Amino acid sequence: MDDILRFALLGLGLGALYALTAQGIVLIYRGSGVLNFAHGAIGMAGAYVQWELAVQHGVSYWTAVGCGVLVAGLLGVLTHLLVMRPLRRASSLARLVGTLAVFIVLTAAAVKRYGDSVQLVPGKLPSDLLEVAGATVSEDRVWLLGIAIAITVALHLLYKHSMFGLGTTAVAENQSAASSLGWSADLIAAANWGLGSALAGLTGILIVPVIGLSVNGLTTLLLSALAAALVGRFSSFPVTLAGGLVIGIVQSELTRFGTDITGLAASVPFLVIALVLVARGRALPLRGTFLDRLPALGTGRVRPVALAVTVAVALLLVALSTPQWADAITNTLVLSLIILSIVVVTGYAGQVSLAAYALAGTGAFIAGHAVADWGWPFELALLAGVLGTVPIGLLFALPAVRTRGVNLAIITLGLGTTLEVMVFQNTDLATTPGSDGIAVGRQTLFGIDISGVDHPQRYAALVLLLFIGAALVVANIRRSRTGRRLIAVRANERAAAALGIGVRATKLYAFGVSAAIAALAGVLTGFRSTSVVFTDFAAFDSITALGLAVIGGVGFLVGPLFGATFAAGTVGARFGDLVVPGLSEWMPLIGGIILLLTLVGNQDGIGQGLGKQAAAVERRLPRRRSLDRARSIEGAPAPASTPTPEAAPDAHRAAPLPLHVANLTVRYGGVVAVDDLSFAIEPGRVTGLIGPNGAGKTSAIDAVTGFTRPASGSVRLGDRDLTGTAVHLRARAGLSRSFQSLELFEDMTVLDNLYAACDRPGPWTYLKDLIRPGSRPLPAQVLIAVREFGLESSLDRSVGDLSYGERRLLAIARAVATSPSVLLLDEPAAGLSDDETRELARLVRRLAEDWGMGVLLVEHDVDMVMSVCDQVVVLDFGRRISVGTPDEVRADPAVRAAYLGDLSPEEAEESVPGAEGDPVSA
Ligand SMILES: Nc1ncnc2c1ncn2[C@@H]1O[C@H](COP(=O)(O)OP(=O)(O)OP(=O)(O)O)[C@@H](O)[C@H]1O
Repeated sequence: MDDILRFALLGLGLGALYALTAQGIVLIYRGSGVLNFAHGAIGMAGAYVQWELAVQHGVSYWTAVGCGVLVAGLLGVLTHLLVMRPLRRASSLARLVGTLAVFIVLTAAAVKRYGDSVQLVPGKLPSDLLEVAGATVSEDRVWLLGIAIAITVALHLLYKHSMFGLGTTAVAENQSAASSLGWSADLIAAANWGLGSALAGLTGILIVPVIGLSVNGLTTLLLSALAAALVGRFSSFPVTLAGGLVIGIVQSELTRFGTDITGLAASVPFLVIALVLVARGRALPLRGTFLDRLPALGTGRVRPVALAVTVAVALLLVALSTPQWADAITNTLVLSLIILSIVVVTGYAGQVSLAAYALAGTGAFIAGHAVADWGWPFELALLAGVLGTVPIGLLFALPAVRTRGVNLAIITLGLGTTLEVMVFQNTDLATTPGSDGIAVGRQTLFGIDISGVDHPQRYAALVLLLFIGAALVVANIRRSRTGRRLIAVRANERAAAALGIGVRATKLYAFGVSAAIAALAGVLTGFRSTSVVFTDFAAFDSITALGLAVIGGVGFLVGPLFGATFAAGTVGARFGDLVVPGLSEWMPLIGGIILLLTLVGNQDGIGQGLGKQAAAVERRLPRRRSLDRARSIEGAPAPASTPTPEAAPDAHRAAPLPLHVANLTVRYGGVVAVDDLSFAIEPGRVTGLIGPNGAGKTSAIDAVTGFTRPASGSVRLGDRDLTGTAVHLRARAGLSRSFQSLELFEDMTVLDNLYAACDRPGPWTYLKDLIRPGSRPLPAQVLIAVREFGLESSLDRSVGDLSYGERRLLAIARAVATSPSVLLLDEPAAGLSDDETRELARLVRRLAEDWGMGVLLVEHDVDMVMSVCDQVVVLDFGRRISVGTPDEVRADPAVRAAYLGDLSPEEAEESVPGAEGDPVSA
């Protein structure tokens, strides 16, 4: 019992450190909306400044503290002004990498100046031992706790009652409204950055006497602090304090009572992060989620002759290289492989993962044990390492199913760190007797000695060939149907799901492939020497790898090679040394600065510049028309069996399935958006769903298509009960929808938007696409839709280049391309001219009459609805107040009262036939 109390008290001291760090992170997040990954590094910088002035230059303690805090605050303001402000309209990846870049620059500069050893720093806080309730704690922990509480109270009061605090809250809630009231969002953000970073500096100075002064000590505190800040939802200072304290106590108790499991206590923050984020996450983003500008993507096209020449020249250079150059080539290529794994998961699938090194280490771990414990040959061990890491990659992907963006970055970094502290740093698991790692000896490949120690050139050649192989696989993915799905999910998860794409499976696939590539890099790193050493796989190195990926261009196949050149020990560093002796030591810092310049100058990285040049060359070559391409397999002649609209006039007919919606109720908290709604949609008929703004029309579509979980009610399509079925499965069953806000895949071409809708790859396609990316011709019904909607000449255009009307048509054509039985159109005519609306009305009728679809039309243009629909359902406050033919509905006084507003409510009340829900569908 005494022990429990003693360790709880110790934990309070530890928790106070986390809370102090976390408050600065919350402060900056509240003031600028940025999650500052550089927070620990800024604190570290402040602590070093204080230490250098006080210890090395004899400046008085308090003056040195003042300078440390000031420098940290200044670094915060500069980060805002020079990095984050220019990035405010950039992709969320660029904004995330912005603070990661500051982290890289500060840590690289600190290592250069102070080395990476730990300094013991005497503190000013009294450190006598205190007896509290029978337990002994050091007095400085109690002081730290007091300071954490005092700062929390001060921040709470400052943000609740001062003008500055109110301004910050106003800007956070609505920037433009706050600006119109005279609050400068920019000034407020800068002030918060300054204040939060100054707090980071003060925290650093207070903490280093406890944990020692080192470059990495404070930065690793970051994850624990992030966990605390997450508990406080990045907004509440008191809850953040409580979160920090609880994490500290749990960690401390586990150190005492869970000592059998290495790293368990250290993993607590990461487990908290995972739990909190996954519990709060959503499988699909909410309606109206801000759609980001996304990093540019390469085409994945490979030019075989150029590739063959490059490989031949590279092999020749490897053969002629000295051992040092061969090592540099190996370093570059292994790092390129790590970055290539990021291209798949972050570039293509849009999932910001910081797990590359954890997965690389896993590959090395499995292969190492396969050789050391089971005596497997290198070839098999390599395969086992690569394939064995895939399930671990899938585990890392599980949080991605419910989280995204920055949250996913935190969670993957946390899981990676957990793996590092629990497995890689566990001497029982990650070392063999007499070695500092897993002793694997010298390797042969099919009888050839490829030991990296004896034959660095041969090893480099092997790594080169494997890199080329992996890059070709990634190129295949990019050009395949699977690649299109990844990019669709990256662009818009909601739209992808609505087209029948399994968002979860797609993300898992990206993580799986990425894990395999990272594992390949890990095995090749580990087996270079005679023992696999796990210091090569520090989880935080994944941050640098993501930064390098961005420098090269995270969506481009050549990006990894360019990005890797800017790291220490690579070919780039050796060249640097030739030009300026000693330059390689500055490489991490130079890499960080180049990353910052890349972010501010060209966020799409070096790869994009090359891609543009290649595209310019290609433009001078003769082009083929897109429709021809769509009808043939990647340029091969169209097969004779390719159906044409003329040859198979019925190819486009929908499977005639009626939709029955019964007693549907949708609630958002206390708001009843849809109230006991029933209706039916018959094949070949158009049903209108109308009602005033906020009547619940979109909520009804959301509930029918699975985007919103209804409180009650059922949805049946033909014989199938779809109530509770996932969005993409409803789409595959024949239920397709368009969105009020269109939700097109903005960075894809028109053709690829259509392909994303009509591709129905089977489970083997995922594997086949790795080797042979086949592209099927557009199905006949999609070709007919292309003509029907007048999109033939736009197939090759990017969605961003279409006119407003064309975008609206594409949104419907894309929904039609899924070959639905029932099509639900959410305000398709919004913003169209009269002519365009008439044309659209004609199209909607044809979809019902010629294509045999059942159509639900939600529209504010009452004339259009009345002219097009066979049946109209009228909603008001979520309730069905009328149903019937357009004429019946038009004559219904209840409708006129509620919707057209030309009857008094009393008159209307008397004349509401069947308002109490007589299901039309019965
Ligand atoms: N995610 C949500 N959380 C809380 N309330 C919501 C949410 N989505 C919609 N609502 C509320 O539900 C009600 C119905 O909204 P809905 O958007 O379905 O109506 P609508 O008829 O489609 O409106 P409009 O014609 O303006 O598009 C409104 O009161 C709206 O404010």
